[in-house]
Amino acid sequence: MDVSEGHVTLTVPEQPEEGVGDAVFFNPDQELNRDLTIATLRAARERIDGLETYFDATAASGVRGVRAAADGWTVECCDTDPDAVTLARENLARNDLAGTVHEGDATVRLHEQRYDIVDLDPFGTPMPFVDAAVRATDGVLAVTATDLAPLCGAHFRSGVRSYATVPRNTEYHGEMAVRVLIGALVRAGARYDRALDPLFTHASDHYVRTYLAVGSGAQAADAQIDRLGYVHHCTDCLHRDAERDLIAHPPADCPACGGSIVTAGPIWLGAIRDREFTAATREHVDASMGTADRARDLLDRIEHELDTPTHYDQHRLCKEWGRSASGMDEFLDALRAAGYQASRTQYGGTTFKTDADVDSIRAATDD
Ligand SMILES: C[S@@+](CC[C@H](N)C(=O)[O-])C[C@H]1O[C@@H](n2cnc3c(N)ncnc32)[C@H](O)[C@@H]1O
Repeated sequence: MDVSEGHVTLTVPEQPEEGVGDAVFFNPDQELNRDLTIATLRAARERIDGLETYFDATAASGVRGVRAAADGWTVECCDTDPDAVTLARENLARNDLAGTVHEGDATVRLHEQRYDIVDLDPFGTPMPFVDAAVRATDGVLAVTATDLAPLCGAHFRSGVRSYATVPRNTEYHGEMAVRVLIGALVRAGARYDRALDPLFTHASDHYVRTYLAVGSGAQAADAQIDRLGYVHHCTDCLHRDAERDLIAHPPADCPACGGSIVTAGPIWLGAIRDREFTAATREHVDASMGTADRARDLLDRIEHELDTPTHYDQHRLCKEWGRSASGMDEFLDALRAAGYQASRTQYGGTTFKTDADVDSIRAATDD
């Protein structure tokens, strides 16, 4: 069947209704991810001089590479599946676009060739590709992870294995996934004296997508490592503390209620996006994009999100306190009136970030 995205039209196979079949993969639900990729690449080209080459490491139908080529990038695609390679070549040709499509393992290619942008969009965890990828670019590394259950600690052992950290299954699971993934990428970069710094990150539907500027030097890598640390989370009253350190020092009991503490980490505690870059990316969303409205709303929300490493859900807190919930604007205004910072988040309509602790939130919003 034919699919049009941005300025290109591609042939993609009908997908199996359930599970993974033999057809070359194409997920129409990831159009938002792909639209944001194009907008982010445009913002990156503005931010970093001399970016030209784009490597679509796990290309499938080639949709990312084809869209990037249509946007002026010098594109190489790669896939281990010969049918995907044939289809990606056909899709480039169909749109009169130049581009090379390699058949084989992307990690081999990444050990041989450098690119300004490396895009990893595999099935599940991207970690098997990451060591090769961070060494192959000093531009931008773009990464999708679809294994949310391991990342957020719901599949604990799998998360520990893939990301060499301790993820915890909390009510801020989307943000846990974001911070586990960025933390693992930053540590992978640091092994090669590379400093990975998030330009833009979103958790949408059932995946996390992050774009990281890749800098070089041991000191710069150390500075990123210093933004890792731990979250100590009370399973009783939902109090949490973030601790920026190489070693965790969890309290024996919750300092707020004396309840039980679980610790997640090391995870990324820094900002998950660069505000100016995110605003610039929004300006590069255009009318050719099928998800333009959703993309702009998301970018706006993420630009203004506070940088606290966890968030709350108003409904969850109100349930805990035996109180009925109020409108989000009213709730956030009450926090601000009490002198705290407060913002909505990308993780859900009733979620918010604040520098107030749980007791202070309760006091500030109790009417
Ligand atoms: C999730 S699909 C890619 C989707 C595509 N990026 C898109 O936006 O529609 C993952 C692809 O990675 C390919 N793949 C798996 N292992 C690979 C490897 N080691 N090197 C290159 N491609 C690989 C698979 O054959 C599959 O086509």
